[in-house]
Amino acid sequence: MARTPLIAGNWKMNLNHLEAIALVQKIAFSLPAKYFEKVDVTVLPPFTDIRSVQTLIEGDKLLLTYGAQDVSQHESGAYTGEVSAAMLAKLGCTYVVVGHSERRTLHGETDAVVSAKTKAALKHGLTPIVCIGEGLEIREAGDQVSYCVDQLRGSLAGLSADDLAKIVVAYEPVWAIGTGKVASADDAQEVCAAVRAELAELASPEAAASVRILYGGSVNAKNVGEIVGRTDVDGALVGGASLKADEFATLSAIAAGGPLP
Ligand SMILES: O=C(CO)COP(=O)(O)O
Repeated sequence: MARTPLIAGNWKMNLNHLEAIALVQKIAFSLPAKYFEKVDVTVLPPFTDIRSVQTLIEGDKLLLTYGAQDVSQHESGAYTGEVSAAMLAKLGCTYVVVGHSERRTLHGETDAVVSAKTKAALKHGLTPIVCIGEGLEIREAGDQVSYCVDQLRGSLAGLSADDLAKIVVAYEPVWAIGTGKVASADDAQEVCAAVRAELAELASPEAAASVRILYGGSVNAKNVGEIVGRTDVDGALVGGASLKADEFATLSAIAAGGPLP
């Protein structure tokens, strides 16, 4: 089954709402409509920017989508500081990142929390981008595949086969995030293929064939082509390079198969 590549820009805690508008305008200007037939491009700004990004994208009928970097596992109520899936859905979000390694390590999110967030997102029609990835010690011990498959199983515990068909998975080796150390295309393919095989077990071969599996970690316009060229790598979750309009537009165009804008 042909899978449309997905390029997702995780802005992390960068850019206020005015800067967000400027960046989305520049990306949209650099990527004419024809590219969007071959690649889905989404931006994942901080919560405070989402309303402004929505107004711009809907108002000008831009072909980008947008989403959030996190979501509460809870429906509503006394959860100070949290943002619910219903709120994000109401703002027209398409995607939400769950279980990013920065949330797992800095905020103590367990696989159980990630699976609860994944379910909350799906319940409200959002597409969760479920992140997994090993740290350096596990990579050096050569245990990345079994570690990532275990983390995937834990992060998707309790999801139905139908729900599993609706998710996106992002493989982000922690040692490659923000370090400039990009995994090789072979490294990315190895884990992404194992993820797809596991999804076939958990859901069905058809569901596994339709789910998009992204690579993330120091992706830029120079390395994206080789990485997304691999059979089981269907796009990229991009951090630093998603804050630069020209570079993000260029790497999206490369994922679309070109030509360069
Ligand atoms: O964490 C990432 C995306 O979610 C990757 O970040 P960098 O692209 O900055 O390495």
